[in-house]
Amino acid sequence: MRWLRRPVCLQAALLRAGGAGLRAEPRTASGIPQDAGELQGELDRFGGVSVHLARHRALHGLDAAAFRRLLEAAVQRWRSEGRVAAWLHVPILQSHFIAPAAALGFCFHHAESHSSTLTLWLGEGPSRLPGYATHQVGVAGAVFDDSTRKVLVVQDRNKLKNVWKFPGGLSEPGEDIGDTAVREVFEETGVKSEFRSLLSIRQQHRNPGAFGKSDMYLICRLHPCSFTINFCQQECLKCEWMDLEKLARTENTTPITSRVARLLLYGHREGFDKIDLSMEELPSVYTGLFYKLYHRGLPESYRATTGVD
Ligand SMILES: NC(=O)C1=CN([C@@H]2O[C@H](COP(=O)(O)OP(=O)(O)OC[C@H]3O[C@@H](n4cnc5c(N)ncnc54)[C@H](O)[C@@H]3O)[C@@H](O)[C@H]2O)C=CC1
Ligand SMILES: [Mg+2]
Repeated sequence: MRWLRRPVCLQAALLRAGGAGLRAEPRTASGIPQDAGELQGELDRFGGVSVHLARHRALHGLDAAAFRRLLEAAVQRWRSEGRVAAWLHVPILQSHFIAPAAALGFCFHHAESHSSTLTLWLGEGPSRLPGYATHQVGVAGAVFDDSTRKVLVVQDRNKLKNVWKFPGGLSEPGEDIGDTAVREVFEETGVKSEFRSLLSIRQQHRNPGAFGKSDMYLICRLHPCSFTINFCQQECLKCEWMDLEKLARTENTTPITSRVARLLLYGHREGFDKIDLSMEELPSVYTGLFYKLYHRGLPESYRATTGVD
């Protein structure tokens, strides 16, 4: 895990703000309605405090200057109580509170569609707060038909170069890898399929298609349940069932597709257990939650001799 470093400019911002939280302000400072009271937060297990502005009805109608005084008093209180960090959750319609928070040293941690989250490190030394999401996940499906030795391939419409690749796309929040592969294959080609295993993982940093973040591109092995192609005209230029050997040899493809085609050829010949990272669902330490674990299976002979299940 990477820790968020407090930017140097933040120190300057703190100084400009007169030392956030270091200058006491009367609770009844002008501009703060009596009923605005103190900005109360919830404690987390690391010793930080979280404030959801949406839950503070008294803030409605408060101007930016009054909010700043309220926040400054709260920061001073949190510092004196030894809190390590402050998290400020700001609904998009209260974005006018972001600038005063930034003037006190708060920085963006992340933003989702209707709210942003800002943080201020209050502990000793550099910030130890974890960053937000670092990767986007794309998943493709290699739908392989054992009986004809053909595999489903597409050419993307919106790419700079027209090369053969497996149909696929970006994972949605909370979506399993296998479900993304099956969904994307169906959306792009009209072919129905079932998840069998994970075959490869590609990690690439500073990906322009991931807004400069890192990109994980995973290829799954899928079993076809239908064969009629009805490809998406917006996303694909071409789509066909291609002989696997031809895909493994063609130059008109990406290095990843080419390698996975060769892997599939080997699996078809020697058994897919030689190439599959199969999936097992297990209970998480977080009660009620489950996770999916992908790994190579232990050989039958090894399991028999060691008694490992
Ligand atoms: N090595 C390979 O063979 C390739 C790997 N990939 C990986 O696949 C994943 C993404 O797959 P895709 O098929 O590209 O995603 P996708 O299938 O989820 O969506 C692509 C579609 O999103 C729309 N779109 C994307 N950006 C847009 C924008 N800025 N404005 C308007 N519309 C936009 C376009 O309609 C585009 O066709 C990534 O992980 C990427 O790294 C993608 C292409 C080739
Ligand atoms: Mg796609």
